[in-house]
Amino acid sequence: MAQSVLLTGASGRVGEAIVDGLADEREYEWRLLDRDPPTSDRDYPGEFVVADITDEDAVREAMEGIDAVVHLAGDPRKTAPWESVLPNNIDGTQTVYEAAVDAGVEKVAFASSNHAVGAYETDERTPEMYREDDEFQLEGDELPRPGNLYGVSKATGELLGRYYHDEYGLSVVCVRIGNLTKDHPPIDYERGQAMWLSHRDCAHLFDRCIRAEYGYEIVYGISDNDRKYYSIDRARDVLGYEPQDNSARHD
Ligand SMILES: NC(=O)C1=CN([C@@H]2O[C@H](COP(=O)(O)OP(=O)(O)OC[C@H]3O[C@@H](n4cnc5c(N)ncnc54)[C@H](O)[C@@H]3O)[C@@H](O)[C@H]2O)C=CC1
Ligand SMILES: O=C1O[C@H](COP(=O)(O)O)[C@@H](O)[C@H](O)[C@H]1O
Repeated sequence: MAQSVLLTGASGRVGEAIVDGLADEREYEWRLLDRDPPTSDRDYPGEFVVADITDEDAVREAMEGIDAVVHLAGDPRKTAPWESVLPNNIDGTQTVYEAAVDAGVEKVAFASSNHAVGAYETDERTPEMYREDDEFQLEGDELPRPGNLYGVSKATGELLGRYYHDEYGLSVVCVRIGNLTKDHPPIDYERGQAMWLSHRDCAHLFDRCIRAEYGYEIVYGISDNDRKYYSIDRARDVLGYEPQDNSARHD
């Protein structure tokens, strides 16, 4: 039977990668949500709900009949001020989890970020940790260590997921996405190359988040880059993630 999937933040870059990559997946019935209306230059599978995730009634309505949620909506700027991350990334995410539980949703995949752990990139470790011969690696079970308020908001989204899993049994996977760049890895940016996530690996990873069985997980969302300081072992083991791209071997 088809799974009903609510994708928040569908108009954005990560949403585009997922929608374009999985649009032909016949096992999914999509409900796309964004506060920005759909644009004519893109094809969207399923229905499109124009709503703000800070609007509790609208989120509850969008959640009806949904099996799984991919929650991307939020302010993605690493310079985002508290005035924005508080409503959009923290309050909005809490509203999504709460509505998901009340609607009987099985699982939520939450778009967390490398910036939830950005402060591990200390002056002593960088730039060496961005290079292939360095051994420093984050696994996903380390404490959050944000380097900005945006990162704080993402770490808070992870913690909210922990709560909604422990208290209500909601399956939650928090994907600490690296650097999603379309068509090619970031250019002249060692850090970005080490945490590149290609569009096709992004779509595949969130496909696995919808299909796999898990309780509460934090995984890193990057391609299989030769240079990497985030482990993808947990994503492989728990989700069955099998990335195909590698920033060091991109033509
Ligand atoms: N692009 C990347 O490399 C990374 C993205 N992320 C996370 O992935 C998610 C998506 O990021 P992008 O697609 O890059 O950003 P984006 O800005 O391209 O897309 C975000 C979408 O969310 C919508 N949105 C924002 N606040 C909303 C609200 N209150 N209600 C409804 N819709 C709202 C926006 O209209 C936009 O279409 C974000 O949560 C971001 O923090 C995390 C790490 C890396
Ligand atoms: O969380 C995010 O991370 C990516 C990559 O970070 P950056 O420090 O290499 O720019 C960023 O592009 C994206 O906007 C942000 O949401």
